[in-house]
Amino acid sequence: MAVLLRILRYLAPSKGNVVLVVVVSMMTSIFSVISIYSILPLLNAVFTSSESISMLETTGKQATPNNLALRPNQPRTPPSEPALHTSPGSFDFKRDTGALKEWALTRYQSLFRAETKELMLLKICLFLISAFALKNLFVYLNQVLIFRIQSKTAKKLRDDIFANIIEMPLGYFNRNKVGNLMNYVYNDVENVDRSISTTLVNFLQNPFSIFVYVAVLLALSWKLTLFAVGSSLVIFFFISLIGNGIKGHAAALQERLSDMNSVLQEKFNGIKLIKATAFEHEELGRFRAFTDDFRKTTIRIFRLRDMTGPLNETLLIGAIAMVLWFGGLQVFAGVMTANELLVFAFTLYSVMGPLKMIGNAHNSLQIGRASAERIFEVLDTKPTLVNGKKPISTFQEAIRFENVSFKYREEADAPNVLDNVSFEIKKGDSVALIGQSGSGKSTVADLLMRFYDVDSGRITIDGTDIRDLDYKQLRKMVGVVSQEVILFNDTIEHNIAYGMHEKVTRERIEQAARLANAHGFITDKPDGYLTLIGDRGIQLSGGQRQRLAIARAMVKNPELLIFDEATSALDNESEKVVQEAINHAMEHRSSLVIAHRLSTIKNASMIIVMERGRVVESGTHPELLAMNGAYKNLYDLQFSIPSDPDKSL
Ligand SMILES: Nc1ncnc2c1ncn2[C@@H]1O[C@H](COP(=O)(O)OP(=O)(O)OP(=O)(O)O)[C@@H](O)[C@H]1O
Repeated sequence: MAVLLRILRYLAPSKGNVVLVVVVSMMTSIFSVISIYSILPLLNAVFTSSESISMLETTGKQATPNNLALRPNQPRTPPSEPALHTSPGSFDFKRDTGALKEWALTRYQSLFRAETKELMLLKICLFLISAFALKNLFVYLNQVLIFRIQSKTAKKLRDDIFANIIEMPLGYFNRNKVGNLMNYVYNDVENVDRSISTTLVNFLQNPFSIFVYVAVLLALSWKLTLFAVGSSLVIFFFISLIGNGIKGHAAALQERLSDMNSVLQEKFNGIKLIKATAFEHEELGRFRAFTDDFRKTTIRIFRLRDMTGPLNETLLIGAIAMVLWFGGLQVFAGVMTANELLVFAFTLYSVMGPLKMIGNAHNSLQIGRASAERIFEVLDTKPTLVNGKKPISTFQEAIRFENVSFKYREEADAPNVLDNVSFEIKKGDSVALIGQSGSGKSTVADLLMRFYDVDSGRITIDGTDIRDLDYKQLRKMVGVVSQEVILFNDTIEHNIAYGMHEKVTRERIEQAARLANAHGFITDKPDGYLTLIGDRGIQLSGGQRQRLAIARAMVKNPELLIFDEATSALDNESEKVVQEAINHAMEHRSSLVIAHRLSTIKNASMIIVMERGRVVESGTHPELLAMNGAYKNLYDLQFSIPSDPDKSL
């Protein structure tokens, strides 16, 4: 229920349109009933023999829609008002409702009075066309209005989901599959969207139609109507049982769809590896196993869903047969006429359509509800990272890691990825982090960017804990170039300017590209800075991509530059060009360089050596060599020249 109320809140901005839908739905229902049902007695009247006409006139028998007859040359006298209260205070239900009915029907038939039967038939046919045309006009208006409401709600839901997800810290993306996140924005919203439209059509429009039909049924026989209502309640009970089953399967189906998104995305992104290893066949096999599983889930859900329609119809026809039996007995007993029973059965059949649609809407609502629950789970997830209030755009003294410990996993017995790490980057200094793979170097950079919060200790900038700073401003102050370059399918110019919040001039972009040794290769391209570089920059070489990443970092004119193994994926030739670019970029700037190759960091003001999350040594290149410890070991390992090491760097 709470989920439905929250969805209703999403409809609030469209409340004007919802009111219009209610009005238009009423009109649609009225014209549906008029266009189908009322024509019957009218046509009946035209083709009725004169005996039945005179019977109606002479016996004064209570008029019913199908024993009503029009006499073509009846005098045009206005119908008299219904004589409801013949004597004040004495209301006779049977007599007075009968009079009301007779009055209403007389007024209705007076619309079609004509000199001849032929003229009357023509009038009826014209009425039929107008009634259907009006009904369909309202149906169209309804669809237009509902689409407006539904698309507005879908847009708001999608915007809210994306806004919530994009603000989540990196840890959230580590835990959630990309396919799953995409599914929230796409399929789940689509399901909610669809159930909004079916709900509006079925729970606004159909109840009016049912109301009008039931009014006709009640006018014919309240006993038979009660009988029919009782049967309908039994049917709804069965439908709701099926609906609940569908809801459970619908949630499972969405999970499987998310998995499919993830699998597809992963495989297409890794297509080069699949091709290189000739693994197409194996991947196809895995995908087939997956689609088999997916198919089984869909079969389960559709088996239940498709059962609803035939089951409804069988139950409803059963109800009509019971009504015919019960009504037949009444006809035999002389309580009602055979004509009345036939009209009753026809009306009951007419009410079946809207009833069936409401049954189907219930199922679609359950699917929408399962998706809405998933969506609200995302919307209710609050970022664990609390933003600080203090502004920051520059620093004067130093960035310090003070006894920082951190681990990714939350389990108490999980080992620390960083253990009591302390060091500082003084303004203008270039600090290098080295150590074996997995020793925690990139984690240091991620904590400095406040992608994650430290578990203990603190990171300060000029003495202020970074948790007290506005992390968006902190990130603007830092330029990062990592081994994995993220480029978009856009122009070179836009890729370099990505991340700049204000408009960037071409001069500034070119200046950054020159600093990054990228201007030359960019201008060699036929479209220069306007060259489109393809998905993830596929049309560029590794070294060119890396230099664009450096240019992107430089265009920010950052206070601090972080290079996280920026050259490790490059061959010697490209590495030389990129290293030159890095050296350029680092001039007169504070920097943190994470490197595997010691040759690239020998001039650093401070080199920090890490091992299993701990700082084991720190100092300048000569100091560390003199220590003859971990750094010296790494150095010997890389250059294999134990004697006179300085010459080899
Ligand atoms: N997002 C993550 N979730 C869980 N564990 C992680 C995550 N990122 C890194 N780790 C783990 O933390 C440890 C340190 O990783 P980190 O990337 O900081 O090391 P590194 O020194 O930069 O390694 P490399 O030189 O290979 O890049 C490793 O054991 C790694 O498996």
